[in-house]
Amino acid sequence: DPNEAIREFAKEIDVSFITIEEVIGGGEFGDVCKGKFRIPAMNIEKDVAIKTLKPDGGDKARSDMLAEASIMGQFDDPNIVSLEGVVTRSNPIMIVTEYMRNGSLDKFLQQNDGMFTILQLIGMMRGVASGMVYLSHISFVHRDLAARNILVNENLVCKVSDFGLSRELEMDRSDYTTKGGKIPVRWTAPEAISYRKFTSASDVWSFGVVMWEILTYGERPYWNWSNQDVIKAVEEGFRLPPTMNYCPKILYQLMLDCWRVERSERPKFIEIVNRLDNLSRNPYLMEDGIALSAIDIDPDH
Ligand SMILES: NC(=O)c1cccc(Nc2nccc(Nc3c(Cl)ccc4c3OCO4)n2)c1
Repeated sequence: DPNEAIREFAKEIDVSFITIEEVIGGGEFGDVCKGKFRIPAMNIEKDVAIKTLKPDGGDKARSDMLAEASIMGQFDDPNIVSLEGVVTRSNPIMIVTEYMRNGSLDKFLQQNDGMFTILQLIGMMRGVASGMVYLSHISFVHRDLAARNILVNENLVCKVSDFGLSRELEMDRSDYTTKGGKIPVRWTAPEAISYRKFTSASDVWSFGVVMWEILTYGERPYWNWSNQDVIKAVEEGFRLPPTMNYCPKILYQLMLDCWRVERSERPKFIEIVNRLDNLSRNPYLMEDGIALSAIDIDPDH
């Protein structure tokens, strides 16, 4: 029962402690705003993000929002967007979280094309992977890991977000098929598309696509191909190509490992974190790169 879960996992905030300053995003069911959360006991005020549900949002939208908050309230990791609490005893109901100043990773990269060093990009990947180590460790499968669902704070720290059951319609609907529910085809492992086998290994596949999104500064995976063409191409062994004009071979191999057909052969998130840390400590390992044309690595060997 979402009402019971919300009481167990989310602190009720008195709306008088919340000040909404500006709308920063919006979906069909409500807005995301920037605001302040005043904590009288500590005489402090902190920047927060506030998701509101339109008063006429309906019961399902309300229970979905409460479910999202109770899911977030169960997590405690530096790379998962943290919940401050909820406002449920007045309208509109609200989810209040830490404020991620740079917004969603896909838009942030698109707005800062070419601006970061490879080590900064690896740091972003590492943050996402670290959040996913935590989620996979508690056996929570995200099912929609994508740059649009990663948020970035003022220190370039990337955190996993969007635990909404109902996908926010502000996203591009074409990212999700209608066949058998809303599956983000370009980010989803073949076994999850074919027979809905969603596991942490299918989240690893999605993470490989997030790596590609980061290295391309937010390019659309598989460009303007149709969802059906993506499914067919991947089934036939096609994989997203090396990025930039000179992609470190060792990074591209990590992406290919995330996209292995046999999910048991994909790296676990802890291995991904270790491999990214190794690259950050030994940048010379990235001197051997692939020119965009020479795609000579078989994804399964
Ligand atoms: N266009 C934008 O949404 C935006 C722009 C700039 C900064 C942020 N920042 C930002 N920071 C934290 C959270 C969110 N969005 C969000 C999510 Cl994803 C789920 C639940 C929830 C949220 O806020 C309160 O409750 N956003 C969001």
